[in-house]
Amino acid sequence: MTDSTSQNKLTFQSEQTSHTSQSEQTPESDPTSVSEHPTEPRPSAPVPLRGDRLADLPPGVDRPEYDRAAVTAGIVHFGVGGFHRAHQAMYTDVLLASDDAQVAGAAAGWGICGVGVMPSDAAMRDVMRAQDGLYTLVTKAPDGALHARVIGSIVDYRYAPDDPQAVIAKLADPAVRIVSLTVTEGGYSLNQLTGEFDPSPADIQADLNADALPRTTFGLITAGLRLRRERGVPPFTVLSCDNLQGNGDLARKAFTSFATLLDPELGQWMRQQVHFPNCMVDRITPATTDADRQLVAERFGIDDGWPVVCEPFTQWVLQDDFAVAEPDAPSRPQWELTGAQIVDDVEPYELMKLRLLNASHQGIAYFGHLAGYRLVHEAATDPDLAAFLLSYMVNEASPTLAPVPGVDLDAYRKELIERFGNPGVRDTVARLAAESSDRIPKWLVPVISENIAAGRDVTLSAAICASWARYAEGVDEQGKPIDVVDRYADERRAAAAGQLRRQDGTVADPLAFVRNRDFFGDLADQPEFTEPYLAALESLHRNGSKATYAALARHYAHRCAAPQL
Ligand SMILES: NC(=O)c1ccc[n+]([C@@H]2O[C@H](COP(=O)([O-])OP(=O)(O)OC[C@H]3O[C@@H](n4cnc5c(N)ncnc54)[C@H](O)[C@@H]3O)[C@@H](O)[C@H]2O)c1
Ligand SMILES: O=P(O)(O)OC[C@@H](O)[C@@H](O)[C@H](O)[C@H](O)CO
Repeated sequence: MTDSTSQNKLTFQSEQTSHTSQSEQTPESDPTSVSEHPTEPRPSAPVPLRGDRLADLPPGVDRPEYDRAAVTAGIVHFGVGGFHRAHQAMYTDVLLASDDAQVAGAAAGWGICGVGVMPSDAAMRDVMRAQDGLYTLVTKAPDGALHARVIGSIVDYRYAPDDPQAVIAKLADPAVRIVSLTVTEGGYSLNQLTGEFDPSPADIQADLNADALPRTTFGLITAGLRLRRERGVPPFTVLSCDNLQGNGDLARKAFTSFATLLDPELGQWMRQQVHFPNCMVDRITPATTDADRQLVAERFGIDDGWPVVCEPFTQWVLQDDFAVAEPDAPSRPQWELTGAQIVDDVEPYELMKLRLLNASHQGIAYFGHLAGYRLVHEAATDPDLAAFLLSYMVNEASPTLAPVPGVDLDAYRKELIERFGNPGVRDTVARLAAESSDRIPKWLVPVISENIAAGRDVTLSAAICASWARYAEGVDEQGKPIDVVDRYADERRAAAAGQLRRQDGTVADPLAFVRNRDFFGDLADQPEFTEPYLAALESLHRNGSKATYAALARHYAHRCAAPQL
């Protein structure tokens, strides 16, 4: 029943498989039902997750009851990983599943075509193909309640290295009106200090060679826009959903800079014509593990090669700045009907989230690992670390925030501590500690600089930087190696070596780690930063992680004149 060449059919399905329409669903499958606290493993073999087996899934699992074959791709998404599938694809799925026929009908033009460009994305291609783009999204509440929903909004997936021309053709399709991204903070190739686009990576250089077939997001998206321009098709909106302050503005910078290097006129056209809205995204989504696959099989009776697990909390705040292709045509899905907030100014929400949640995650990552924690909830429920994080949020992050419309910051901070402590999510400290060089400079260094400029204390933020410096030494408190995952790991480790005490008792340069201005700006020249930084680093070396954050937490609890480290 499917035909991969037809626009309104699912492109995953083989000729033999068929799609189950709403009328073919089992009558018991109540889309609102949830499976909470399931205790017994299911006796029968789990059902393979495919379009033609949706009706066979056990009751208690939400599943697409809409006609997926009628859903066309209006969105192309680069970087289909855990987060996109827990967040944006879920919001679109909720629209598609709406009881309101008008809402669901409008959403049918906003299905998602995923694109992978990295070698590791071949695995996602294989799973997407085998499962007709379907996957199970499991939310885990702090009290142990589980909820499973099979998501159907991803209706196509292209692994770019297989056929870059097909991806470009897709991008040039007038039906595609949004190209969204979750390609990580490093995926924009922007210099940490200057914010300028860095075209030096080899794959970007290759894409700047006009004769080569594009392989990066920059090359592919620019080629798609060029083709639209040549054909007189209005450009799509580029929607970054990465954890970057002003992610739309940064995407504009990166993509128009790339295009300008390729063709200045095209770059100019993009600057004038392409919309790059900012948005704040939030849902803690750890990497999928084999235990998650097993849980989905045993508790929900689904054989899913790549489910996603995450917390129940979700938030999406979008700037309403989407390209209008034609006067009466919708410029975006009606995500506001699913709980997303559409606002004029996203910045207060972004700053709140990045400086409270993501910067606190950095506070958990290095202190937590050095203290021996491997799971985030274990670290975050250590009372001293929780007190440290709350103190950082109250005393250092929050004073840098503008009022956030409709948000009680006190409640937001407390909720964060609870979210970090959710034992079901089983997020890993290793995930939070990866790619530190892309995170600390973007989430924490601005907090420090703004506080110093305003004459405020930065003791706890400086201590988080020190915990990164100690972690980057690559050896833990028991003398075991730390697997530092960071594209700048070698440079960071070499810098951290300068802070180590040598056999003769001297230290080459205690500030060696923070001298790199690409990461820390001029903080190494600012005593307001270096004094607490050096005190925390010294304490980490002498007393260890636990004693250091406990002393800092005590200091803030009692408001002493100086921390006793
Ligand atoms: N996981 C979360 O809790 C969470 C929450 C909010 C926002 N985010 C944002 O989403 C991003 C991705 O998170 P995830 O959990 O989905 O990670 P993931 O590892 O599951 O997926 C990342 C995807 O991005 C691709 N990618 C990485 N570098 C790329 C590059 N240079 N060019 C093109 N594609 C690239 C990968 O191949 C993969 O498909 C984060 O970096 C963050 O900005 C994540
Ligand atoms: O995904 P990253 O690399 O931006 O950062 C790691 C975590 O801090 C992040 O994924 C959070 O879990 C997320 O931002 C919560 O919404």
